[in-house]
Amino acid sequence: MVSVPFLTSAPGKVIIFGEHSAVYHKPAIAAALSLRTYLLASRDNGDTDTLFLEFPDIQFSYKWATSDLPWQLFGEHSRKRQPAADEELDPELVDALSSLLSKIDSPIQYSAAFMFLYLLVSLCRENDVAGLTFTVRSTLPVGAGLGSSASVSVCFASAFCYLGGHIQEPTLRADDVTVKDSEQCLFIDAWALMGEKCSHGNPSGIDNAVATHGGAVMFQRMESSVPSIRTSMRNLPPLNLLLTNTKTPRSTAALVANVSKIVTEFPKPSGLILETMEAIAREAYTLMLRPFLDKQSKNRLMELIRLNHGLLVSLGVSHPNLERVKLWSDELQIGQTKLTGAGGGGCAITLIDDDAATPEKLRQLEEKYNEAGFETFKTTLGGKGVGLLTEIATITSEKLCRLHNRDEIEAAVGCSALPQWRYW
Ligand SMILES: Nc1ncnc2c1ncn2[C@@H]1O[C@H](COP(=O)(O)OP(=O)(O)O)[C@@H](O)[C@H]1O
Ligand SMILES: C[C@@](O)(CCOP(=O)(O)O)CC(=O)O
Ligand SMILES: [Mg+2]
Repeated sequence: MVSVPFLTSAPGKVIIFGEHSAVYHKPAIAAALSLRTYLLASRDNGDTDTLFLEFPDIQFSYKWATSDLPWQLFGEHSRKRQPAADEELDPELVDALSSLLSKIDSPIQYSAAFMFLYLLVSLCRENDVAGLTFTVRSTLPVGAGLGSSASVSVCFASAFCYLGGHIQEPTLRADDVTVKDSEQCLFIDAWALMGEKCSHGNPSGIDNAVATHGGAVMFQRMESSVPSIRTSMRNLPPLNLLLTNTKTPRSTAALVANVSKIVTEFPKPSGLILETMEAIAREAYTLMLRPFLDKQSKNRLMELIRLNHGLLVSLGVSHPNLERVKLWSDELQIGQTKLTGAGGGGCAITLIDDDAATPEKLRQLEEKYNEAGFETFKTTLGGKGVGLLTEIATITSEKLCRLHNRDEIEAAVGCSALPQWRYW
């Protein structure tokens, strides 16, 4: 029996090249962010017949009687196996969960609770989780293109794999170097993909892969049940990336569905757009294999950013606010900008041209963004993947819920603040 409390954590990501085309089996490049989600499993309520959810970032608390969950649907066997990449959500389980979710009106809260229940019932037995409280806090913006859904899914999948006895405690510390994926990471990643399927119907798998394994990758989804190709990019050249959140809300599910409509209705032109995106990601990969970029390579990479954004615009996934981010950085000539993630709002990245971007220009840009209500982030790329923190008797759900901002979350439980975190 696993002892509680414990925390799991997984990073968000930034897609540098290839969002949307990744869904259509094209290669994409993404890196883990230092912004992360934390999930606390604790026994903070005396009631052993109830399951409690505390998701204050999305203003959601909920509880279910543990015995109301459809535990009877799965035998021991089906609960232990690793799902294939193309496995559909189990229709019986989806159906059984719908009545437990019927009172939740907000789509944001619904998809988080659906993902939670789907993974919990798939991976745990009633006795593993009766009476537990699950509290989520994140330093990532929710629904802004930085993979918050996948980081939450990886936190759930890892916690439930651990509680259900499918994986052991990890041993790696932050500074330990790994050369090969652990079986446990592959198992978590496969289940986190099922969680992403609860969040939006047709995920490529790139977000959960980065949230599980960390680092930076070239990722390509394969056809049918063939596992995706994930090539890690260990020595990313130093990239001066500015991350800007327009704070315009949007949903990945809706944007992915809109692109699917275009791909179905205009197969020829959209096919050519996706092929061009592939060519861009492949050339970017070759350039980014070098540990340092000379001026010419850097300029080429910036041009590829510009081209990739134009193609995303043509697929209809930009937004006037994302265009404002781009327009203002173009006017000041400080680098090249593209949307990142599903688009339709959320975040853009600007690859800064270090020669052109004087401190004064950067200050002017930040001022414009602030006036528009946009938020800029400083974050590092290529951090650790999924982790576990045990022996945390002083961290309670109530304390975690009371933390006000990113800095407080990081100081209280953060992977960067606490060397005791271990990684699968
Ligand atoms: N901190 C959080 N707490 C609870 N649920 C979250 C949190 N962050 C993200 N989610 C879930 O993920 C969804 C956002 O996913 P998505 O639209 O794919 O955007 P992104 O992954 O780019 O942030 C939310 O609607 C919510 O269901
Ligand atoms: C649009 C897409 O390429 C990335 C979506 O990322 P996000 O949920 O917007 O962070 C979809 C996917 O690859 O699953
Ligand atoms: Mg997402």
